[in-house]
Amino acid sequence: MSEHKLKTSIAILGCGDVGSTLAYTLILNPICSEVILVDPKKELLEAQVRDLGDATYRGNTGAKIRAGTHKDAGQADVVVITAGAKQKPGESRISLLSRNLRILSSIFSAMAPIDPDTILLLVANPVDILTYFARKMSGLPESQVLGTGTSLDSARLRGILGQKAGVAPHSIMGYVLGEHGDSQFIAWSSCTIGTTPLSLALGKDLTNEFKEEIAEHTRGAAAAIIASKGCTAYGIGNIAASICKYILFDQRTVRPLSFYQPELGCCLSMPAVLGRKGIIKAMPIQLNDVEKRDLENCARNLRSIIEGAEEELDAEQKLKEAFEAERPAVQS
Ligand SMILES: NC(=O)C1=CN([C@@H]2O[C@H](COP(=O)(O)OP(=O)(O)OC[C@H]3O[C@@H](n4cnc5c(N)ncnc54)[C@H](O)[C@@H]3O)[C@@H](O)[C@H]2O)C=CC1
Ligand SMILES: CC(=O)C(=O)O
Repeated sequence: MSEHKLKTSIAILGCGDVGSTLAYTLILNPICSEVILVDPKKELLEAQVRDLGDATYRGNTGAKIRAGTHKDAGQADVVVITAGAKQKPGESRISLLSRNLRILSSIFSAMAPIDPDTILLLVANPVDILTYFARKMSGLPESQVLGTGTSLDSARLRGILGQKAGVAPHSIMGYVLGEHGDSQFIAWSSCTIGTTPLSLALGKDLTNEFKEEIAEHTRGAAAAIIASKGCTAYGIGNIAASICKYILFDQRTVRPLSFYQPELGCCLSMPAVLGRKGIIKAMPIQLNDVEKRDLENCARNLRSIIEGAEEELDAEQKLKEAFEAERPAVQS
């Protein structure tokens, strides 16, 4: 076996709040031989690598950390994309789209050629739209391009429902689905505590007001945290690290993840089996009529954003081509 095959590597693009927290989580719970950090801010990159490196010297963590280039990242087993602008207090995820789409496009130019077996994990926002474009820009098979999607929202749902029901969060089985954003919805009809349907476990406490309160808490969690500390990092750091583990260990774990939904024409979160080749398969979920309508609304909303972004990209491409065509005349 070649040396390349003996090593497993995770590249993290962007070493700001989210990228560095993910790197720290991967060092404390090592699942690969090497973590590669990439960021155009050279001083920040060097400082993060030194600081994170210090966390590896006390015990034998088994994971090394180093700075790398986009080209190096393109050869990693898993590439996690945290590169991009983040929301300011009061700003929506969608408002980041133009800026982060440009960054995404430059990342793929810089990483090429990407190893055909690499799995891409999108974290930067708006994550569902960026996952859709990453799938197109990377040229990788659909199953190898996924976004963290509503896995963080679903963790938040387990947290608040666990608190309300007086049980451990991990005993709550339930998903937030759709957009990692304002049009997300909770698949209430399939929520259980252990194997007990929520309606049986909570009885008359499961009112519409209760459901609305929980949905608002889950939908508004990021904005509330960002309003006070300017970013969210620990939750997503842990979620992204666990997704990397499910992939590298071929764990076949079921999670709500953002991936391409051919019948809806966009990427959004639905349950999927995750393994070494990425999305192994979609896991069907029974939705009631209200949830089906919520899913359709969510997909319609995402498709219209994608169409707007495609028009913007086309216009930019045409402008670039016109500029290139004019260039010899300008130079002469
Ligand atoms: N999907 C989710 O659940 C979550 C997503 N996020 C998103 O993650 C993204 C990153 O957030 P933070 O780390 O807090 O932002 P940050 O501003 O702290 O870090 C972003 C880093 O990306 C770097 N970067 C820019 N262009 C790059 C390129 N071409 N290649 C490599 N690196 C590049 C920047 O230099 C910066 O260091 C944001 O879009 C944020 O909204 C944050 C939390 C949860
Ligand atoms: C920032 C973000 O997307 C989150 O914490 O959910």
